[in-house]
Amino acid sequence: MGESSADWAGIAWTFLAEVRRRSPLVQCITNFVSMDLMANTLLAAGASPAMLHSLQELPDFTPNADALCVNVGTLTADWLPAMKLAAELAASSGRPWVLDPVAAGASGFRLNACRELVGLKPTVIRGNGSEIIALANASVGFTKGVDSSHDSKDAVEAAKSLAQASEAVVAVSGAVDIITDGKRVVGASNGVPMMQNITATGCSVTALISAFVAVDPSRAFEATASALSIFGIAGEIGMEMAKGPASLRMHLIDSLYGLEQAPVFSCVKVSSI
Ligand SMILES: Nc1ncnc2c1ncn2[C@@H]1O[C@H](COP(=O)(O)OP(=O)(O)OP(=O)(O)O)[C@@H](O)[C@H]1O
Ligand SMILES: Cc1ncsc1CCO
Ligand SMILES: [Mg+2]
Repeated sequence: MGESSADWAGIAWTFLAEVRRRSPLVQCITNFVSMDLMANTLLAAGASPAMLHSLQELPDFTPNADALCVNVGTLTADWLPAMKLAAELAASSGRPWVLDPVAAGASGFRLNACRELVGLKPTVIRGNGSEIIALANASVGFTKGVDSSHDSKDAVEAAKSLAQASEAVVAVSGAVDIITDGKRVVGASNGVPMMQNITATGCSVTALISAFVAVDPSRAFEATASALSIFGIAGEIGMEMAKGPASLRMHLIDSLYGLEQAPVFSCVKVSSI
């Protein structure tokens, strides 16, 4: 018995409305490329971003954040201890945390770091097809870099096995975003292809997932599908005004900020797979 797209529209709207009402504090330890778009995505959705990553201040700060987003995009050995400590602090404080395993299969160092982070019990893992396949198979060389060379639908089994092994909700972005908790699998088909031509849209939707999970951690599966669908709808509405990737970036943020209930109810496309 799965929800219909109409049910999902109500769920997605409720999550967005709750984020706007409660403005959750989302700590982001993320790559240098994504910081600006990620923070602006969170602000446009009504959340409160904070890009703090100093090891020294995590014990004071992380337990008070409503959610944590960890992204390994520009990983160095110096940053990894802060990522791990923040994940531990979030988990021990009962806060949800979300992992973005950027380019997980690009090197052994990165893959091992991602596997260590998965061991710290993320609430949600969101990557593109190549990243989730590399992580699930623990294999280097499945990716050419930060962009995916796999269709998200090719990663359904990898996502399910990663969800079962990690006990996290796993999301694979792409033309159809796949969301699974290891048992249920849904696809969200909102968004436009040109979102791939803007760097850090994936990083930013992972941060949006963090904000959605923050307002109802007990429903991480629903929060994840909702955030992916809402971000995709903002892209669809933004695309009506865009001339290319640079103006889509601007219009996507504006559309997320101004998103009303009616387009959410008419545009959400989420269904069981
Ligand atoms: N072909 C497509 N059609 C519609 N939407 C898409 C398509 N490809 C990606 N998207 C959307 O674009 C966003 C980014 O997904 P993508 O898979 O490109 O992430 P990513 O590779 O991790 O990106 P980055 O590393 O640059 O942050 C998601 O919201 C996704 O749903
Ligand atoms: C381009 C790029 N390189 C490392 S992280 C990043 C942002 C998209 O993931
Ligand atoms: Mg990515």
